[in-house]
Amino acid sequence: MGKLIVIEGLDGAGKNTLARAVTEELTARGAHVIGRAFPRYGEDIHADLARDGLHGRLGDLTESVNGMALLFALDRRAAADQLRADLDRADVVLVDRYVASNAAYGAARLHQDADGEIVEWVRALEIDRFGIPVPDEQILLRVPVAVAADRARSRESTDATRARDSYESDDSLQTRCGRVYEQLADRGWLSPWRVVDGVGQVDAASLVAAF
Ligand SMILES: Cc1cn([C@H]2C[C@H](O)[C@@H](COP(=O)(O)O)O2)c(=O)[nH]c1=O
Repeated sequence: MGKLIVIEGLDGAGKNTLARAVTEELTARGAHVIGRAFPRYGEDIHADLARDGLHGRLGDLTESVNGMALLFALDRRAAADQLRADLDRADVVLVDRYVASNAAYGAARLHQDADGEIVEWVRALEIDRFGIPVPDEQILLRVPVAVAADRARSRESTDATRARDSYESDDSLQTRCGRVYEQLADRGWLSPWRVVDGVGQVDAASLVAAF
């Protein structure tokens, strides 16, 4: 049975780059790693609807925090069997964004903290009700909002398919979201967390050594 390891952080934190470095490091050590990412745009109808929502195209549903969170959760529910199969054959399943994204962004949208009702609503829905696998460990890639926003902006300018969505372009939402992530990590929400400084080059070797 492999370990389910999740990378979380703000838009533009560098989760993708970290996932690649961790995968390379683990693979070099002989581990079988499977990489996954949520939302599964282009693969799951709920993920595609969530993207429409993020770009303001779902009207009232875009405005509904629970409605948007439900779409992201349904994407994960549809992936749960695949994730269990991945865990059966890999040493590590490394996931870029997972249940904590829903908790952190939902709470940020509602101006709640990690003790707010949406965080528990997400846990009860995704873990208890949908039976989505619980992570073994979560990594919070911490960067200041200004750094994350700069990175998201430059990604947008070099890649037209990466137009920033309504969450990414809202700096005050990102600030609140960063705070909720810190609280989730402090509380060990769903699993133990590790907080990694994402401003410079992350030392993937020492990160991996502790898995
Ligand atoms: C996976 C996931 C993402 N999100 C948010 C975070 C991002 O701002 C946005 C899209 O994610 P992405 O930019 O990583 O593709 O959706 C949630 O609110 N809940 C979730 O469950």
